[in-house]
Amino acid sequence: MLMKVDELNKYEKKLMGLIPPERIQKVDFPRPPKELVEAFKEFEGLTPTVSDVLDSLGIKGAISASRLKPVVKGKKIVGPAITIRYIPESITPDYGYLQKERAKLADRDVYALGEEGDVPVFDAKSLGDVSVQGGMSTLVAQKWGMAGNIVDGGVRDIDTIYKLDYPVWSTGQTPITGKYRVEAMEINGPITIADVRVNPGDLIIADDSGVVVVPFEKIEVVLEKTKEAVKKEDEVLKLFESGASIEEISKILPPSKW
Ligand SMILES: O=C([O-])CC(=O)C(=O)O
Ligand SMILES: [Mg+2]
Repeated sequence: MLMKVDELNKYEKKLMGLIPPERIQKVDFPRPPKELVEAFKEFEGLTPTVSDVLDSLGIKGAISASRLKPVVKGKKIVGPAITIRYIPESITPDYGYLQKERAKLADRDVYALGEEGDVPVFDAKSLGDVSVQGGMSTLVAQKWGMAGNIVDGGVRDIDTIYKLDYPVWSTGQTPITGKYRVEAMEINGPITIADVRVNPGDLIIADDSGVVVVPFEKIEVVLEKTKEAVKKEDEVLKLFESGASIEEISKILPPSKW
């Protein structure tokens, strides 16, 4: 699919030409309204509650923090996904270095197409633990207002990520670069991370319990149901603390459903 040149012109000051334009699947796509995004941020116990809501709606969207580990603990992010998909290079890194081939990481071009508050999501699982995002990449993501990165693949320069205090979840940490090992195949197409599908514009929610993907068209109903679930749990907690009987508590939420 050939991208319209004028659509990309808007981004020419930021785009670094890291990926051929025809591999950019989407430039503009619907994002959830800011009020919805902000409303999710208010809740405590965010990903577990949203995961329960997704279960109740028959949606597969939750990923454990043991698969996608937070690099910096204590972070909570909510924002629309922008995506990048990598596959392995067929040359060896030695050949790449010696022949002065160009590296095909395209992380900064995803950020260039992002809006403030977006969550770049990387599908680099076929590469194992080689890095597709290091310290330089993290600095650019932060400077351009990304909310945090989700990487099914490796990241490196962990000390820099700590110093920048930028939220990152990844399946691996490594010193080994993805340069000459990976090639960016697509920006803003559908991808999978830890067996969960992500489309650009889907809502990504992440905290210390893990990562949850809410499909774009379900964001509103998931928010409503999350509000209800949080309210019920708060009521139960208050009643329990005030010494209410199990019978009273059961009227709000039966113990079998805690
Ligand atoms: O090669 C990489 O993984 C990228 C890298 O180090 C950086 O962005 O600083
Ligand atoms: Mg680096």
